[in-house]
Amino acid sequence: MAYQLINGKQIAKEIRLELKHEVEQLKAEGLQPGLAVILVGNNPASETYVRGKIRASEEIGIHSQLIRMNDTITQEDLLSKVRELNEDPNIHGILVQLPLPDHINPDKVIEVISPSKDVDGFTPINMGKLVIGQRGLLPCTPYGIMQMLDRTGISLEGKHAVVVGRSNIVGKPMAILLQQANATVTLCHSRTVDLPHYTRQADLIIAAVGKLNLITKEHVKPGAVVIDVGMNRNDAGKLAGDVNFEEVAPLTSAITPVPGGVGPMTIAMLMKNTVSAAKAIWQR
Ligand SMILES: Nc1nc(=O)c2c([nH]1)NC[C@@H]1CN(c3ccc(C(=O)N[C@@H](CCC(=O)O)C(=O)O)cc3)C=[N+]21
Repeated sequence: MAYQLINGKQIAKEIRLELKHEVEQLKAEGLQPGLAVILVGNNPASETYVRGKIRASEEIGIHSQLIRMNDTITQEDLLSKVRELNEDPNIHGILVQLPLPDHINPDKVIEVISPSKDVDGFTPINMGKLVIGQRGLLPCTPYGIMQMLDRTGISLEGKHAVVVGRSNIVGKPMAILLQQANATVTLCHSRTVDLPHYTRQADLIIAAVGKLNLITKEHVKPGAVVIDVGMNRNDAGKLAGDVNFEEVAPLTSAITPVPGGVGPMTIAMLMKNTVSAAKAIWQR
């Protein structure tokens, strides 16, 4: 059976172009959205991701500021920097790149980010708003997946969605957004007994665990839609997802690749959130 390859890279490009036009208009009205990215230490993966975020900002016309801090910085100094950015009128979005060094508690750092500048959607206020269905800044990866499904014309109404992974940044918010879009949602995780039992019932599988080739053909019902959030390195050192693409893709009706799927959407939604934060209106 022929399956549809969901081109996240292309959809993200379209969204960035829409945002570029919007930013041109905002600039003409005297408002240039600004994003501050704090990078602590020099983790090579983080360096790559941060570069992608800065590049996207420049392309769209968002003012970006990369703040590098040594990995020996104290938690208090990092909190002070965040508080300073909270007060900076030229900065509308603040992102603290994760992971942070072990001596810094990420919860404490996220907590001090002003919810109105929380373009990751990670603060307790924005997470709480999401849960009770109020407008706020949404976490970029689940938001990007919703946009990708919407723009691909995949309906969620009455569908059974199985989310694999319960992280605060992907699995948990993903389950909430899908449920709000009228899907029936099952949330599986590392302690789930007999994962294939659940995923085989899914019309839509969201794999967000971080385990290479976790999802095989035994996990998938023919005709299902599969979204791969995994970012792993395979034996050849290449970027690969949680889904064994070769064997799963022919079973699906639609599937996202890694790279070129969810990753670029995450960055596009970070840009969208920054523009929304600058306008101080949050659309869902
Ligand atoms: N505060 C915070 N916010 C984040 O949003 C955040 C973070 N910390 N820490 C790390 C993760 C990871 N993440 C990615 C974003 C884009 C790609 C991406 O664009 N990937 C490309 C490939 C990039 C490559 O080739 O390496 C793709 O999938 O096609 C990947 C990973 C954001 N994260």
